[in-house]
Amino acid sequence: TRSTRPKRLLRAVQKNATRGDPLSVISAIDHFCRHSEWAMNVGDEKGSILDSVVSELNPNTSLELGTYCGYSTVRIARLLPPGARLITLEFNPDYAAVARQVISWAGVQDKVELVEGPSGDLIPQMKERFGVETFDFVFLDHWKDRYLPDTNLLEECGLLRKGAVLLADNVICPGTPEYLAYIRNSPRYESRYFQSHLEYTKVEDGLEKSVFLG
Ligand SMILES: C[S@@+](CC[C@H](N)C(=O)[O-])C[C@H]1O[C@@H](n2cnc3c(N)ncnc32)[C@H](O)[C@@H]1O
Ligand SMILES: O=C(c1ccccc1)c1ccc(O)c(O)c1[N+](=O)[O-]
Ligand SMILES: [Mg+2]
Repeated sequence: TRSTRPKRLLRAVQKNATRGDPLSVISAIDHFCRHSEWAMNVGDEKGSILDSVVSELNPNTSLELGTYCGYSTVRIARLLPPGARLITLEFNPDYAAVARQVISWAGVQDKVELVEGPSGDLIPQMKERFGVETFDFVFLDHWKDRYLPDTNLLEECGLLRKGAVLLADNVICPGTPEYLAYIRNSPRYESRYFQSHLEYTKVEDGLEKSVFLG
């Protein structure tokens, strides 16, 4: 029953956010991370860039790599049209347990499927086990050395439709040099960098948005 940062974050949500109100969950987490304990959520500044990409795309089937406490899961799910769904992958069971409660507190659980396990094993199972044809949107925010191998895996498994959008967090800090080099030099993608800051800090960071051309 040792207290951990994710458990303290969850307690802050249960104390300060209103059940069924995703925006109150998002602001309770941002307040906690700004005033109590920094945590590796995408945050409010990069979060609003994420919001605009999702809102413009209106994705029917989305994939999130790296759930943690469910902050970006709630940010994405709250914007999805009825019937749309978000599959989010998390291999740390303690983080997944907290995320499930955050996602339920926000009331977006019906749009979200949280799957526990490593992305490298789960991506090849997306079609048969999860009934996915292709993804319209992928948010990459797991360990940074997995961005490129998992992107190649998505390509090889035929999981990206023409026009699918990949949005990658932390391309500056902590940085994803191999992924950036690949995606910016590939003729199969059209990429754009959105400059921002590392969540809750003044350090430069940003998101790379890449459209799969098929
Ligand atoms: C930065 S946190 C995710 C933050 C979350 N997207 C947000 O903005 O609220 C990264 C998470 O990815 C998970 N992770 C890292 N590599 C993974 C992998 N290969 N498969 C599944 N989960 C992974 C870690 O356990 C951690 O919870
Ligand atoms: O890698 C870290 C990290 C490294 C060192 C200490 C704390 C976090 C990190 C920092 C900001 C992020 O937005 C993020 O997604 C991550 N991450 O773990 O995936
Ligand atoms: Mg991140």
